[in-house]
Amino acid sequence: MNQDDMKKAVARAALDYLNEYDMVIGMGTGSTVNYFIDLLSSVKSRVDAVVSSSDATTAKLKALGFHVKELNQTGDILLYFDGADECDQHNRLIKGGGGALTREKVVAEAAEKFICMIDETKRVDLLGGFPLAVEVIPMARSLVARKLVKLGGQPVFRQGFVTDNGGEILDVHHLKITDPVTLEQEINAIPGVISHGLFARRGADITLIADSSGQVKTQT
Ligand SMILES: O=C(CO)[C@H](O)[C@H](O)COP(=O)(O)O
Repeated sequence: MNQDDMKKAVARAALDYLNEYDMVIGMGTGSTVNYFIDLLSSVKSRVDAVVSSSDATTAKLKALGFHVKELNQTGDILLYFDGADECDQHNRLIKGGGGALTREKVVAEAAEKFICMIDETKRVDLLGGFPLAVEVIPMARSLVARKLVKLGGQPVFRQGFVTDNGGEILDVHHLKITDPVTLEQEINAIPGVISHGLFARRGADITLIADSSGQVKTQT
């Protein structure tokens, strides 16, 4: 089974968590989420409305006839579904490969349960193999980059990419993330940082992990 098939398998398994009708749910961004949204069409009556984490996800949801609501309209939500770029044994994550990390973090924070969908290639012992995306306001980019170097990383400007919030992204390579909660706070404290893709304080509650035989394990 290739990686796309594993993404489809884990998206299928995540559907089991939609076990009520008329739920308001949150939705992440990325190819795994896109497979999940396609499958969600078959159980539409279980979904009253969706809070989206990106313009791309909103467009896909609307094209399939889902009701998309602003988080300001809904208050807290029951479930948040999203993929990730890396996940450790404590369900702490690196996200942001697609650049939607800030809104993803906001919607995840509003959810009672964050259900993360990954394939086995993304399950790691130590976070940081995948570059950490840091979203910055454009005028602060160089300042933030220098601070990230002091934290031991090698930031690379994601040229030509602008986030849905008008921010820019620095992809930080070679971080040794031995203490994810502390590093999350340290990066949050740099002036000019909007948000970043380390989800440590609020990681996933449940991670579903598909392997190459199509089996899906649950990590809590
Ligand atoms: O964090 C994300 C987007 O900002 C995605 O969840 C992450 O990049 C995984 O994407 P995919 O499901 O396409 O592998």
